[in-house]
Amino acid sequence: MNNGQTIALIGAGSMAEALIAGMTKAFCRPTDVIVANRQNRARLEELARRYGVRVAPNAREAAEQADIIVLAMKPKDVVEAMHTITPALGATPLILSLLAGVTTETIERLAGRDIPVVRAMPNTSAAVGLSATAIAGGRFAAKEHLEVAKQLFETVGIVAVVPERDLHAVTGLSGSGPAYVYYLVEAMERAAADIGLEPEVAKPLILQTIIGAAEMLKASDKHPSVLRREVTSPGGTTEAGIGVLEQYRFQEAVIACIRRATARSEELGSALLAAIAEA
Ligand SMILES: NC(=O)C1=CN([C@@H]2O[C@H](COP(=O)(O)OP(=O)(O)OC[C@H]3O[C@@H](n4cnc5c(N)ncnc54)[C@H](O)[C@@H]3O)[C@@H](O)[C@H]2O)C=CC1
Ligand SMILES: O=C(O)[C@@H]1CCC=N1
Repeated sequence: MNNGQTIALIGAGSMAEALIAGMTKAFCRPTDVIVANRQNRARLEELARRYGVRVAPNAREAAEQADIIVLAMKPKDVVEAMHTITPALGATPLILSLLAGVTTETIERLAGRDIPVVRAMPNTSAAVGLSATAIAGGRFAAKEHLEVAKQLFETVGIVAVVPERDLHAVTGLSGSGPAYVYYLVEAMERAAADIGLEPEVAKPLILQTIIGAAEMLKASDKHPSVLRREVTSPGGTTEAGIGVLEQYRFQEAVIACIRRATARSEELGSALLAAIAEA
């Protein structure tokens, strides 16, 4: 448990909420958390009601009370946010950035001083304690800063410490990853309707299939292709179904998807640097 340090979340969107839901259960007390956003007061009140966190009228007031500042706005909004909070930063805050593609060096530059920054890429499964998070420290982040970040994210799932250059790939793989699984489930639900199953019958069957397969992957030391073959009887239904996925080049599509998401992370970082250089 965190020792009473104040954590300010700048940004109150879906990732901020997932983090609040997880960390107020195990990392800190709800009242140690203070949240600000740009203008949606109703959203802040909703988070206060739901989790018991405190809310601030603006980012600056949240930041000036904080030991740990979590940047949880979209990458395009970070320049304005840093401009607002930088004058209010205390002597030794730790900045924890969740921003896809944005390097610790960019955040240090926006802060205009040698400040400890840890860049993290969690995913929204943090809300149920099952995030897959990777973290990397910036130039001024000491071991203890990485340790605090690790402890925080361990309360919402598993944590890998990686070299910062790997965070684009992590973003394309596990940061965006839950969306790929949801997309698959959407397709399974559409297929179920198509083949004549009622949603109330199909939904729990789909969900249990996903959970069961995930648990099998976790519990077994077999390669996924071996587990797949165990389902696939020669001349049976699975073989027929997978044959269609192969025709549609399913695996190539997934690989291209993750490569594109990774490249997009790099683009987000470069676009921000270009915008800063122009300003
Ligand atoms: N949604 C996800 O699955 C994940 C998102 N991320 C990263 O987390 C960040 C937030 O993503 P989402 O929660 O999806 O975005 P979102 O659009 O749901 O929320 C963004 C929040 O930032 C606030 N904001 C914007 N400008 C601000 C400013 N100047 N001062 C204070 N607050 C400001 C908005 O009011 C809003 O509350 C992004 O940088 C994203 O790359 C990282 C991992 C996963
Ligand atoms: O889509 C995005 O840019 C963010 C980063 C990873 C998940 N959501």
